[in-house]
Amino acid sequence: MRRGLVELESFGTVRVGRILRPARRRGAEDDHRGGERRDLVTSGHSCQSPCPLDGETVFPRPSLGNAGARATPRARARAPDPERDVEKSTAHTRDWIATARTLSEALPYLQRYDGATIVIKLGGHAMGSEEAMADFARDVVLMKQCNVHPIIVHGGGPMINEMLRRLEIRSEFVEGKRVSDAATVEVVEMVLSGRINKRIVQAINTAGGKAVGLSGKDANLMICEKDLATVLRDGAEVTVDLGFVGKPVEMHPEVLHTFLRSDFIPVVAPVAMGRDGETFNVNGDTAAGAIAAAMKADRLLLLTDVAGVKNAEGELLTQITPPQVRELTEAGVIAGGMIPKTQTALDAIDDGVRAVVILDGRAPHAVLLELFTAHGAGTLIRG
Ligand SMILES: Nc1ncnc2c1ncn2[C@@H]1O[C@H](COP(=O)(O)OP(=O)(O)O)[C@@H](O)[C@H]1O
Ligand SMILES: CC(=O)N[C@@H](CCC(=O)OP(=O)(O)O)C(=O)O
Repeated sequence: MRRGLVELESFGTVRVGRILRPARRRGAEDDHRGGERRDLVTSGHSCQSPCPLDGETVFPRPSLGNAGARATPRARARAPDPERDVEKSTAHTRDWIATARTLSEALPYLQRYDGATIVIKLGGHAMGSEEAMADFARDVVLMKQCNVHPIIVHGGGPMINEMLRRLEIRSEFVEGKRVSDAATVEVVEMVLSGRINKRIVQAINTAGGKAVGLSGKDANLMICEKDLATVLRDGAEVTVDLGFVGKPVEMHPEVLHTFLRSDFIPVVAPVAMGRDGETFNVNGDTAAGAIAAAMKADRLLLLTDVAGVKNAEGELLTQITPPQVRELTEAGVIAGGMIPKTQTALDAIDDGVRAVVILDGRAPHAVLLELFTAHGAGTLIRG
């Protein structure tokens, strides 16, 4: 961490943790008023001693308008308006009180999940912009900071599609799983273990966490056998060979336990080995379920691009039971990519995971909303 001394014209010399921009007089004054400028926070804040911020890293606060600092010449010429300033300042105070209240209300949830293992599956469709990824990473780091242990398992279907298209390799899905020949599985491993895994690791590390990327192959975490799909064709059940698509049959989660005992946040790509050394493409939901079961996770969160499981009318079902899942699947209401998710949920619950939630990973702070607020999000499935 770089420390420095900054000379502020109006307040003399103060110690700051990180110099974010050259300090300007206006900024220092505004900050002191609880007002506009937030990009440099000095240790001249209002904590009573002993204060954790003294001599420590000083974080930038979000800008709340910054009207003074960026005023146009016309606005600068505007006559002072004390009433407007008071109104603005009161609104800011209300914002901060709301933030403090939210933190305070999180206490019972932080207590409930203290020391808990939470497996989070980040689907390819839920990976949005760099900004959304940064938000997700920050939430994950926050969890770890609060002694809630995340294990990230990711997908990347759309990114695999794109790479296969560029390489002119055709691809099809059966029951939500990609039929994978040898060429396809090679691309899948490159995209998942290479590009996507490292993107997530980098985002978490940038947010201040210590993420470690691995796949199902590392430390033999997940040993697979060939997966087969059973589909209905012309009223008869037909078994379909999916190629190198794996179903986890043997788990060795010691490596994850080691990470969880430390500061590390594991990020797992759903690629695994078979007993004969072959490489298998594992559906991300299936991999996340197997890991959640092996870790006896308290929660499995499946982040996708819809609000949750919907009924035939397209309405969100906030809570469903395993028999309802089976009914909806038989009726064809649960289809495509939702099948591996709900199937994973049922298997994970059978294997001792306490509850599974399917939720929209594109919604801001979806994970925090689900875990640490009364609001909850998505569809909760439990036995
Ligand atoms: N009953 C249902 N409720 C919600 N989504 C459904 C349902 N049936 C099928 N789906 C589809 O499942 C998709 C999610 O699966 P998928 O595309 O594989 O997501 P991800 O890439 O996040 O794993 C949704 O976008 C939706 O189109
Ligand atoms: C066998 C199988 O279907 N594997 C998936 C693995 C990635 C994945 O699951 O990605 P999403 O979570 O984004 O769907 C695939 O090849 O697309």
